[in-house]
Amino acid sequence: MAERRFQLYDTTLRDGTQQEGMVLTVEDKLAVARRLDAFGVGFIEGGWPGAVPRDTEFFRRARTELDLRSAQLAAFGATRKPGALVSVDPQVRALLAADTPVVTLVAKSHPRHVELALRTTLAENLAMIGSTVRHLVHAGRRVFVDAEHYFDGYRLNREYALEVVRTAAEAGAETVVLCDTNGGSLPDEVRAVVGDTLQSTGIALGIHCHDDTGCAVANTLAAVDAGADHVQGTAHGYGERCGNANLFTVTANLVLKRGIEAVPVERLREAAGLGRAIGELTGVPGHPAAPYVGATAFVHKAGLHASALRVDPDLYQHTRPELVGNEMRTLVSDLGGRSSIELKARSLGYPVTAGSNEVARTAARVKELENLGYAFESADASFELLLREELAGGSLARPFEVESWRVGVDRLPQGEVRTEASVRLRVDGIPLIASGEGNGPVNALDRALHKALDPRFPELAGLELVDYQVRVLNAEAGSEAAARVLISYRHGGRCWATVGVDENMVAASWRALLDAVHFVLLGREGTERLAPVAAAS
Ligand SMILES: CC(=O)SCCNC(=O)CCNC(=O)[C@H](O)C(C)(C)COP(=O)(O)OP(=O)(O)OC[C@H]1O[C@@H](n2cnc3c(N)ncnc32)[C@H](O)[C@@H]1OP(=O)(O)O
Ligand SMILES: CC(=O)C(=O)O
Repeated sequence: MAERRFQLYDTTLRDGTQQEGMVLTVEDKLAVARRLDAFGVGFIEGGWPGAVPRDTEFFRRARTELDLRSAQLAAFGATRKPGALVSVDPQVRALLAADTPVVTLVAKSHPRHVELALRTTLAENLAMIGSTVRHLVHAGRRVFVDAEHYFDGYRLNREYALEVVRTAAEAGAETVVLCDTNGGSLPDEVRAVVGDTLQSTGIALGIHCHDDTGCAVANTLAAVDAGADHVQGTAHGYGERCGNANLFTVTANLVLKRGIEAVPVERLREAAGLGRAIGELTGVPGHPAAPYVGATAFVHKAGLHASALRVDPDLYQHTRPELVGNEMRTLVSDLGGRSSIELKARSLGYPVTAGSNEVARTAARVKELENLGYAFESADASFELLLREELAGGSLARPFEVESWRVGVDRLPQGEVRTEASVRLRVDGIPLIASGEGNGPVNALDRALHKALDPRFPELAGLELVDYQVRVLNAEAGSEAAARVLISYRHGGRCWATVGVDENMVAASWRALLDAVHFVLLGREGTERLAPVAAAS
């Protein structure tokens, strides 16, 4: 007999949609299915036809609109009703009408569920499983059986749980998937139960874990270690209550840690991109710190980490980010030292070394400024200006000088509030004076600044402010508290941010606005002008 291939089964479109806030259109579901197929999953569970009209429609459209390359589509549903004929059970008929190669049946394996939820006998439950599986197999379907509440049922009545597995397999189910439906099991229990079930029945087993103890991934791996060769999960761990086993984490662990080709190794390099794409399609992004695919999964902030990573990235990383399509980044902050500055500067294209005076001075200034409330980890443009200032010996030539600025907010007699700002700048000794109105002080200042500068510096025209955030730093000081302002911009296809801190919120905003225009005006051309950059020491 040919050796069975490992089965990676995705249930994002069924169990994933049982998560609060997850509402997918048929269009969304089709798009997610295409992405999962391209990633290389073996099975995609599309939903419950007959129960959910949207899922019935999904399977109808899938027939003509999904051209799956590696995955087979699975329709999910329940065993027939107690005491009913399987051939006329409307729900079973809907499963067949979905016309998928695979049908996955949820079946009770816990005696209390049989008696209290199904309100039938243990014997009739076995008959429901047997007849439904046989009916579907006879109709040419590959059948998987999800044995619901298997681990809790096994603890209560091991013999009955094993009987459910045998009944399903004898009727023709290809795999019996042991479900930790309430998600309350721990890895040692899962390993023991899967091991015993496999040894006692010899039947091909799968695993479906929920994350209510935070152990869904660990439980899944424990089941695989015990012999399960079919694994279910969802993108980003979406799912009912605390969610399911995270398919990305499980897959990366299987491929990279266990050497199991759950997906081809080269497809794993698309995992981070797939995670982002599915987050956008569903409107529910994955956790930034999610293993392997999270935006911060390979981001380093601590100075000691950066110092070791400079020598060898493996010293503070368990695997190489490129294997899962992610990337390493270093953050600059007061938790870092010279090595963090070197790594960040190099990533920005400045060939500096941690041993140089310029880097040491930059590191010291970052600590000093962060102690005043600055935060450079998100304000990459302000950091770059600071770095360049130090590389230029502490006095970076700026394209213009600021003489003064003012903002006035007037409440007019009719009740309207008018905000006006004016700026006095100087370029090559020539004064530039402009004023602007806005819907608030920052907007008015921004307009005045651009009115003064844009005619002289056309490159500022494409500078787009996309986000403005203000954070009160010492809230206990009440209205006298200092403020940190972070402004995000888009310019020339790049996104970056600047930061300003001051006891006056408008002055903090002005600093951030000013950094932005300087960053654009000093541009990369400026980098060359400022050469030579600190030589390697
Ligand atoms: C563990 C899991 O996550 S399994 C997946 C669960 N997913 C869903 O429930 C989403 C889709 N569900 C639905 O759309 C609806 O609940 C339906 C269409 C299935 C049923 O709707 P209704 O007929 O209105 O029944 P309701 O939701 O109130 O109750 C569920 C019924 O299914 C029965 N049932 C529960 N588990 C099973 C099972 N494994 N096999 C067969 N019937 C079951 C219950 O006994 C109850 O039957 P009853 O109406 O005779 O009392
Ligand atoms: C089948 C399923 O989703 C569960 O038992 O959790």
